[in-house]
Amino acid sequence: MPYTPSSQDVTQLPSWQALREQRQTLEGFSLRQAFTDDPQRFARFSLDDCGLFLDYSKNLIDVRTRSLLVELAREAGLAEAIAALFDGAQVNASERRPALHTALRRPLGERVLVDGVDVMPQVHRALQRMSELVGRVHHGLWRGYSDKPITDVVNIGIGGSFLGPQLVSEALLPFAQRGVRCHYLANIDGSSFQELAAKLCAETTLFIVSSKTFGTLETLKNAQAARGWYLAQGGSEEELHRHFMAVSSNVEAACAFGIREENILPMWDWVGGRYSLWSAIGLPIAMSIGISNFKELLTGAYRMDRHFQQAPFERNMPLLLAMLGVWYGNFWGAQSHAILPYDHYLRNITKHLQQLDMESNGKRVRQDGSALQIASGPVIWGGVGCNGQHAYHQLLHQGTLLIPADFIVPVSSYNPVADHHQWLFANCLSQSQALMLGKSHAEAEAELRAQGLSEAEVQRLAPHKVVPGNRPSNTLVLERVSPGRLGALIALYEHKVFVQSVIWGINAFDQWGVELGKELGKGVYSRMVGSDLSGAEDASTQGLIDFFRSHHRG
Ligand SMILES: O=P(O)(O)OC[C@H]1O[C@H](O)[C@H](O)[C@@H](O)[C@@H]1O
Repeated sequence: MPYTPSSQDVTQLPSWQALREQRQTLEGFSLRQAFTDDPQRFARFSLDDCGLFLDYSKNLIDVRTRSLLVELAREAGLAEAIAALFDGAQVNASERRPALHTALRRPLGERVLVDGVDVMPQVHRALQRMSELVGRVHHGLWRGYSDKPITDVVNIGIGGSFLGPQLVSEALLPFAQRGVRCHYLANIDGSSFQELAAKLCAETTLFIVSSKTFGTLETLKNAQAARGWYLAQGGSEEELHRHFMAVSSNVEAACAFGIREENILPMWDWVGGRYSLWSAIGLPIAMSIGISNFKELLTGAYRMDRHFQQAPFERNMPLLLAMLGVWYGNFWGAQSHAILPYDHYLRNITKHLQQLDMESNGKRVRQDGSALQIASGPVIWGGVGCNGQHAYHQLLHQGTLLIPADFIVPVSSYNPVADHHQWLFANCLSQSQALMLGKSHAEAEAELRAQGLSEAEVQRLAPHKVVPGNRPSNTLVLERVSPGRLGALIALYEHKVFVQSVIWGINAFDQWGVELGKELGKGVYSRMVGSDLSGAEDASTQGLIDFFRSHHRG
């Protein structure tokens, strides 16, 4: 189904113009004051759905700003775009493809057509195959060449074939089934291969070569290294099928690598890599937590899909997060956005959201190829709290940049140790509180005077102690990280990214920028290893190649 993205200039929409004026009106806006003036502010700017509680009251907005942001989403054609996304229209216009990650979590019985064919039966067939495979491994029926059951599963994949599965399998470790350990091999760096191989036993290891295209250099090199290692450890070519399987949309290439067709699970070109953890690319997740928990993950995401489609815009979680991002990026000049999970198990969510957001919305032209005249996706960064507090939060509190942040925190811990979780939660809340309240010059002076310092010392130190405050954040609270809530959380961000792409008129589902480096890499490699002695296109790269050639030892 072809998709005609709106060709309108978003900056000419009445709501965009009104938001520009609103930005001027809010020049002296104070969050402290806003909470004093409106005792209902927390209730007004928070919502609870799909197992996630979102507090967005600590943002530089009032009710009118929210209305205008919602109006902007309406005027930009978001309702039509959401329908197009779910109906399988070609929202990825440059590649003429739909983006149907939502189909992967729909229950059997619903229909989703791609080129007139209902894809739901194939989606559920793949899920069934995953279920059988996982069952065989978990019950010790899948055995290695020496007839021992599999104990270790290694996912060989990179980008979307790594970050999502790694996030989920590690976030859901409390749900892990006993007996099978999951590992991830992504980088082409031989050190990551050797460090991992040292922990494995070839007889009981199953490798999943996970690559949508089956053409990714890092993955193919690691798969070759794994095969070489398996053979060197005593495995044979005949028994290779007991130790290597693949998930790919390129069955031919996977077979050519030596993987048996019955050991290849499908992927489809209508699922983007960074949206693929819900497909068979999620096999290592299912290997770790079992198929019923994997299905719970899908159900949680499906719940968020329904919320996104059905909730009124004013109470639509992905939409609100997205429009707040537009507000800061396009009207306040923010260039980055911090993701700060206060949970050990969610420690990898920043990396996954980094790919999801930056690869999707790191674009400079609109769907129709015309140059984008406004800022698009921000830099996504961050890391696990409290560690960040003792490292980079200083810049959030007192730096010159405006960096909106999302705090993500569960109410309960799977591993209570004394009062650690209470302190972890308190730290999370107090960070967003400090960002919002700050410390005024008068407060800094009063604090120093109370310490008995001389007036000269008070004046010397006060400017350094001032924390401007008024810095915005969202707080997402989960009761506990569970498969369902995690599914909803990840889907929330997927839809947030989509909403922003619609506002900016860009394609969230292609990634042409990644290709140039890959193409140039071939030339650089051949000049480094000697088969191509022509000079590189530039003196810097050639100089570095020469340095490599004269110093390389192994
Ligand atoms: O799954 P694969 O085809 O191996 O792709 C792995 C990754 O590499 C590419 O270069 C893209 O930038 C990513 O979007 C993709 O997830």
